[in-house]
Amino acid sequence: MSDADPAPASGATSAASAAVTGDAAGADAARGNRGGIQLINVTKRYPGQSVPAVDDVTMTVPSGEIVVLLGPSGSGKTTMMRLINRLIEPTSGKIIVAGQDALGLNPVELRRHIGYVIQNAGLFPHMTVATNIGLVPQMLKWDKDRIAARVDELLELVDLDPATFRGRYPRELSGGQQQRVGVARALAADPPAMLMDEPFGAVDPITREHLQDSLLRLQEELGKTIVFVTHDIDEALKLGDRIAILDKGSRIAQYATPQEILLHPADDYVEQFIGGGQAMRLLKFSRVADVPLQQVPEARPEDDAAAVRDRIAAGSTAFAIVLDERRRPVRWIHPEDLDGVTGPIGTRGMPTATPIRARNTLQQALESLIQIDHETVPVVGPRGVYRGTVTLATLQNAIRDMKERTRARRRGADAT
Ligand SMILES: Nc1ncnc2c1ncn2[C@@H]1O[C@H](COP(=O)(O)OP(=O)(O)OP(=O)(O)O)[C@@H](O)[C@H]1O
Repeated sequence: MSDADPAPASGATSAASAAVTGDAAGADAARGNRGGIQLINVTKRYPGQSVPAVDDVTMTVPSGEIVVLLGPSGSGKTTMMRLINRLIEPTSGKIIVAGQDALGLNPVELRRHIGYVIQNAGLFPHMTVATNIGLVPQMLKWDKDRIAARVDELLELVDLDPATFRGRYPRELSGGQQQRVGVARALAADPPAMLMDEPFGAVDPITREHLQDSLLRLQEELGKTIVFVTHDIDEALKLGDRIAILDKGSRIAQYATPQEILLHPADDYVEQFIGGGQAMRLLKFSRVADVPLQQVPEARPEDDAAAVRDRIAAGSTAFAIVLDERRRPVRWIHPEDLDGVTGPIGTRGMPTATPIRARNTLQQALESLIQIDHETVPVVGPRGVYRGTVTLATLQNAIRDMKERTRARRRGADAT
């Protein structure tokens, strides 16, 4: 396995494992060859420069994933993007986009394969939002009605009201709105791949969070192959299915999942780059849905007190959770709440804290646990339906498990 081959994610499919063993062509074929990107021994030496900006880089961006290039200024991130997009030519090496040699594609065809989003959106100031978004479809000679319909569809996709925004000029938009239009423009011809070069670098932190969330939501729907450049480790951890940490000349110091990078930095350079606070970052970037939940005995208000007491005695916790008719958590109930009670338990017990959602992060679960006066918080899925509970021990175990899993994976990888 070369440096640039991503480490396997847990539950990796055979296609993904083909990608990690460097058999990228096999992986792309297995995924229907929609839009993976491969760089093979790519070098770029700018005229008059003694050292290459990109030095013999080989890496595979698997189809349908977000790969983040994370590295200090001058490490060649933008050069890699411009190479993939053929804005510049490599000095040597090969670049494959969606199974085709990028160097053999003409620029119009390449734009159909790859959308490009840059910092400050790069919108043309003298064109309306609609004209900016319609540029590539126009290049592809779509008819007017089709372009207009596509523009409206894309504005809706990026959460901008078409009637309000299609006729505006870029100067009449906020920074965040400009970025959304930039993303819409890149998606215009529905390219399988998208390059995003520090797209959210110039907006305030709150807008940035919103744009990141929107990108993840979009990606859930669209499943593009995305190469995303950033300087920001937290942005990389949040967005990346895999992260490539680059050093000078685009040397790939580590190419792995966010968890793997946090738990097992490949070398001192990576460790220094990600800084401290790994455990907190793991909590911040892992979801409640990804950890085993603690199950507690369940009860319904109409259940008999004696039966509930028996269930608690047989369970591993000193209490049960009372659920309503739609299985939404309502109360905790302890045996002492049932002293002397016969018949249905009714409204006995104490209300649970506001449940956390399975899609919340472990950090949000921790915040909730710190604030409530019960050691357990219920977890719910869609429509508030109860799924299990989280305690501090759940979080500790989750981190320990992640460490063990990545250690075992490493041992497995080392053995092959
Ligand atoms: N057109 C150019 N001519 C000569 N050298 C260049 C050119 N563009 C970039 N370089 C050099 O190539 C190296 C990599 O630059 P590049 O812009 O790819 O880095 P980067 O990682 O994107 O940096 P940043 O994070 O600051 O945008 C740098 O040393 C830069 O000075």
